[in-house]
Amino acid sequence: AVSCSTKANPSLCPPFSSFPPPYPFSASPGCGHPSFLINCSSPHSTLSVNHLTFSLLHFEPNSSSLTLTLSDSHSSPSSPSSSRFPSIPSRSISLSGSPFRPSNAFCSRLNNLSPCSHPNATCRRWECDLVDSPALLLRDCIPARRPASDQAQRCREDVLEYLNKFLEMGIEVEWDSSDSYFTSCRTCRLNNGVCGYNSLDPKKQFLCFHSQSQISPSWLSRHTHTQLKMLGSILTVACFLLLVSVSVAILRWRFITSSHADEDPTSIILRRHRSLSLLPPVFTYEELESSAGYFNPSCKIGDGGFGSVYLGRLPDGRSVAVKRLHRHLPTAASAVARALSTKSFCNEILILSSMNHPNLVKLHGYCSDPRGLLLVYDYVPNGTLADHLHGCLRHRRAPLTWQVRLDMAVQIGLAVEYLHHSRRDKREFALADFAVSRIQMGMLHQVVDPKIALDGMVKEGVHAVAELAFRCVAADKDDRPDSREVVEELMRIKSKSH
Ligand SMILES: Nc1ncnc2c1ncn2[C@@H]1O[C@H](COP(=O)(O)OP(=O)(O)OP(=O)(O)O)[C@@H](O)[C@H]1O
Repeated sequence: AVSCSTKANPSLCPPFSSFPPPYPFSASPGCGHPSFLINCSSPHSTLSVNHLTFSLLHFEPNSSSLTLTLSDSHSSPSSPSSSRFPSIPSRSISLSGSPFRPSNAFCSRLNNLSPCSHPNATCRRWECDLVDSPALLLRDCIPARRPASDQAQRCREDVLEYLNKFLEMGIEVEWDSSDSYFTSCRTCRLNNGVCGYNSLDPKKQFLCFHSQSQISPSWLSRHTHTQLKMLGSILTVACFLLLVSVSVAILRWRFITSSHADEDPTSIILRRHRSLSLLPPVFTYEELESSAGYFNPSCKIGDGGFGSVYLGRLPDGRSVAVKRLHRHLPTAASAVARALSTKSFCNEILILSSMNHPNLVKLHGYCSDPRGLLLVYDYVPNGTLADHLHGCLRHRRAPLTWQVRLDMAVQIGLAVEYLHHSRRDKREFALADFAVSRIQMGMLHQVVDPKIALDGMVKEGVHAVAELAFRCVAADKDDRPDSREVVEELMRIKSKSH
């Protein structure tokens, strides 16, 4: 498994005073820097560089230099050249490919070493080369030329012996702390990680391990760093989606509220009480305006409490009565009147569109427009009841007989009875208040024509009708007959008067 366990070897590692040794050194594969893996032993721990084993003689904490010497347990490439000079290796030492470099001080001392005379013929080739050029000992030292005078003054007869002692004292090396392990480790340690590498990987890839001894988040490791990135991406996307949803919701709400604000109040009230499919057809203002002669006074057929009625002709040829409700000027005081007008308008649409009775005028449709509220009824020809009873029509035709009048009363009674009993919602409904208001105002003659020959059965019948009418306007509601009783009474009066 790829890991860095520092608890396996509790022994001391000279020259380090504590265990585990400080980064970049490590005594366990997978921990620290791969080039600084040491083998803890006494009196000196060892370190391998390019298959050469060195003993660690000295380490200055908080520095990047180390003193190494070739180990006693030499492997073949570093075996001593002769028993006289045991510290001198059998070939040049190379530190290339590792972070180590001989210190400048060490190299200059080596470069300053020069023989006083050429080696004699008895020396071996490698030794002769070393005597000629001691800097060959370390391939990483750049040879420097020295002035001839200097050479004469500081020359040495015993170069090999000097070199042997020199190596015994140790090679001062420095390391370059700018390679990728050091840079990655700085980030890792900042995040409380433990620097290491994949010891199973030939490339020895850098790894940042979570510290077991410290309570620090595991997401600081490289592996979990990826997870963190993913988590961050997911959170970003989630936040983005949330933002989009909230914006859409706000925009929708604004759209709904603004469209409601713009919506015609009539449509709002009507829709609240009845589904659109059950409402009568909607006409355009232009359609009704042109069919009612642009509301020219010559087309007017009557005036009521709420508006004027005009005779109109629809494109399909039907004659209709178009009631145009009074307009209210846009002042603060008229706002209430406008609201009441809209309410009455809607009330009429809702009630009449649910009615179907031969004695009730049929509502064909309506139009709610800022220019006017319009109601479209069946046109009822032949004038009004008032015209027949009191108006011009009575002069042109023979006076209405008592039978006809009773017939009318019964039909009106049937219509009112239908209005009362067919309505399921029992909302307040204005009675056919024409007769009632006239009786209340003491204008009985408008209901009972004084010119009617009140003789015999007719007189009896008139009295019965008048009595019935007074009962209808009684102050106490319990004294008033209901519409069904009225119809029954009228039927009874009618049957008696034959
Ligand atoms: N469908 C219709 N066919 C023919 N004439 C009508 C029709 N509806 C109304 N009129 C005429 O218009 C006049 C006014 O009618 P309108 O319904 O506006 O008022 P009203 O019923 O007389 O009183 P109120 O305003 O209190 O209801 C009527 O008296 C009638 O002459």
